[in-house]
Parts: sequence; C-alpha cells; structure tokens
Amino acid sequence: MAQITLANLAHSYLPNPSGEADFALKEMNHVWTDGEAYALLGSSGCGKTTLLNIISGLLRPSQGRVFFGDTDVTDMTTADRNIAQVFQFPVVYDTMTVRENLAFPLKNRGAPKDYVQQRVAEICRMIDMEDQLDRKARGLTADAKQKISLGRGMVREDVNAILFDEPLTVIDPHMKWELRTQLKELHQRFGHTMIYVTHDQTEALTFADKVVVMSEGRVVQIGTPEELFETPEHTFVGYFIGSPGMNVLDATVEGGSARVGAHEVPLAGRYDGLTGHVQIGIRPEFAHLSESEGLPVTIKRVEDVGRHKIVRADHEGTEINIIAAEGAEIGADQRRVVFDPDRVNVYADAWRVPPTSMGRAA
Ligand SMILES: Nc1ncnc2c1ncn2[C@@H]1O[C@H](COP(=O)(O)OP(=O)(O)OP(=O)(O)O)[C@@H](O)[C@H]1O
Repeated sequence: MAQITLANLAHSYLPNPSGEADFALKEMNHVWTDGEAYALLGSSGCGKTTLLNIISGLLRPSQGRVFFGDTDVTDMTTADRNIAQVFQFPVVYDTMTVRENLAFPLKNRGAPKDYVQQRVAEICRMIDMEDQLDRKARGLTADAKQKISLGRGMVREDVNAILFDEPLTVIDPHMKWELRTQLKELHQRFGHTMIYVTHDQTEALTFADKVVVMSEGRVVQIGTPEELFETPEHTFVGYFIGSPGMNVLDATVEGGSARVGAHEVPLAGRYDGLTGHVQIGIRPEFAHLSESEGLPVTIKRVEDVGRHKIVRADHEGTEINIIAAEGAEIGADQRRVVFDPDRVNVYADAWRVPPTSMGRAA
C-alpha cells in the first residue's frame, strides 16, 4: 500500500498545447493518504479516466510526476507499479473456473498454496459465489463475470493501490448496493489505498472516505461526504452533490448580511472586501417556507418523494428548491423563504469565501 503524490501534474492530449484550455487535466498538486478510499467523481469528460490512467501508468502525463510512497513511478509501466485494476467490463479467463480466476493473481506471484486457498475462500464469500467456485467462467452472466473481476482486483494484499474504473456499470441495481457495501467493508478490514472512478454521487458517497470532485479537468474539492455537503468549496460541488443540489443566488455581500435584489439575507459570519461575481449558496435542506419573513417566492410545484417533499419555487426568475418534512402542509399563504444563516455559504467567482470573522456584530 502506498501514499500517492501528484506533483505539478497536468495532461494535454495535444502535442503542442498553447493554453490552459488545451489541457484535459489542469495542473494539480495532491497527496493522497496511504490506506484511504478515494472516489473520483464528476460528469462525463471532466478528466476522471485521464487521471486514473496516469496513476495506473496507461498514460504518461505531459507534465509533472507521480509518486507511490517515495518512489517516482512516472516512467514505470503499469506492471511495475504493483497495482490491481478493475475495469468497467469484466476481464476474466473463460476457460478457467471461478476458483482458478480468483487464484490467478496470487499463483502468478508464487504465493503458497495454503494462503491461496484461504484468500480465495475469503474473496469468494465476499462476492457471494461460493456455490459456483468450480464452474467455468464461460457461460456465466456479465454480472457474475464482473463479480469475479472485482474479486480478482481484491485478492492480493500486497498491492500499492487498487484502481476501479466505473466497476459496477454492468451489475444489476440490487447487487450494486450489496457489492458497494462489501467493498467498503473489505477496505475497512484490509486498508488498501483505493481509487474509484464514478459519475454516480451515491456510489461515491457510500464508498469513499474522501471524494475528489472534478469539473472541467480540475479537482474542485477533496473532502468527506459531510464536508462536500456542508461547505462546498465551489458552486459546482454544491450543484453536483445533493438531490436537489444547492440553491445559488446572485447577491451583494457586505459585513454580516447579503442582499439579493432588494431583500436582506442575514449571514452568520462577516465578509469584507469581496470582489468578482458574488453569490450565496444554500442547500434545500436549510431553506424553510414562511408566511412573513425572507425572500418572496412563487411556488411552482411540490414533489412528494417519500421521506420528504421537494418544493420547487421561483424568486424573480431564479429557481429555489426547499426540502420540507413529509407531513408539512404547504399553505397558499407561505409566500416567502428563509435560510438558516449559519448554513449560507458565500462565493466569489464560484469559489467559496470563508468569513473573515463569525458573528454579525463583530
Ligand atoms: N485519447 C484521447 N485523445 C484526445 N482527447 C481525449 C482522449 N481521451 C480523452 N480525451 C478528452 O479529454 C477530456 C477528459 O476525458 P476523460 O475520458 O478523462 O473524462 P471522464 O471524466 O473520464 O469522462 P467519462 O466519464 O465520459 O469517461 C475530454 O474532453 C475528452 O474528450
């Protein structure tokens, strides 16, 4: 297992890039902790696979270095990096049995027979294929073959890292949930450094200790699921994480309050000297309907989604979503929305600005 360092890393697929726009991966500097599970999350084309391929050695970066621990692996082949990989589609040997497939990475490295047996049994329990151990892989469903691929990825304990590239795409929805939970358990037991690419926020948030949110070739935040929810560092993180995502409103901010059009929105902290495009962000969970206070809104629609209601409202052309309790009555006289002051984040040019001090009177 290894700590992974990305030093001044950037990548352009063009031979002579002339500016930042030519880079599929913009310059980044990160140290990813040994033994943690990271999810690379972002929409299609944001650079997740490019970054994963640089870490695995399938792609050489046009700039910067990659270290596993203290070893510079930038010029090493994938095989020399001592990693395990699980791809979107199954990679199994059809003529081998399930057992032989799972044992293959261990036998290949000359592991003792007893150890191979014990480890294969353990992995087989995890992927729930104990009753199919002696079946040939040929003829198994795509689902079952992908479970073998996952098992093979997990079978070696001595790898530097395990890399997963959207590994649950072909797995049926019920099994997806189960495998995700098992992967997390295995991570907790064995402590491998894991990197998991996905565009599915539920997958990322349930699997990872740290989620690496990417947008347009940039890492916009690395944080625990709680951090991404409570303090999105970029408005993209606010929109992308959450269902529905964070409300974002243009504002002017001075001292302890924001103005949205002609209306005042109280803030918990003070902000001084903001420049650029200033906005406030508030999650729908921390917005409440009111009869008398807050921003005037028109309610467009109320969606009952089981555990709660989503109120879709409009404030002067900007959509504001509000999460209300399951049993809440949404009355015709509730024409205003109030935000919890200590849950309002302030942004300048899309990046979060921390308050200069807390408390409005400071
Ligand atoms: N081999 C390539 N040659 C040229 N451009 C590429 C190549 N591979 C990817 N790109 C471009 O680099 C950018 C990042 O792509 P990448 O595949 O890394 O994104 P992604 O987040 O993994 O997307 P997806 O989820 O769709 O796989 C995109 O604009 C893509 O078109």
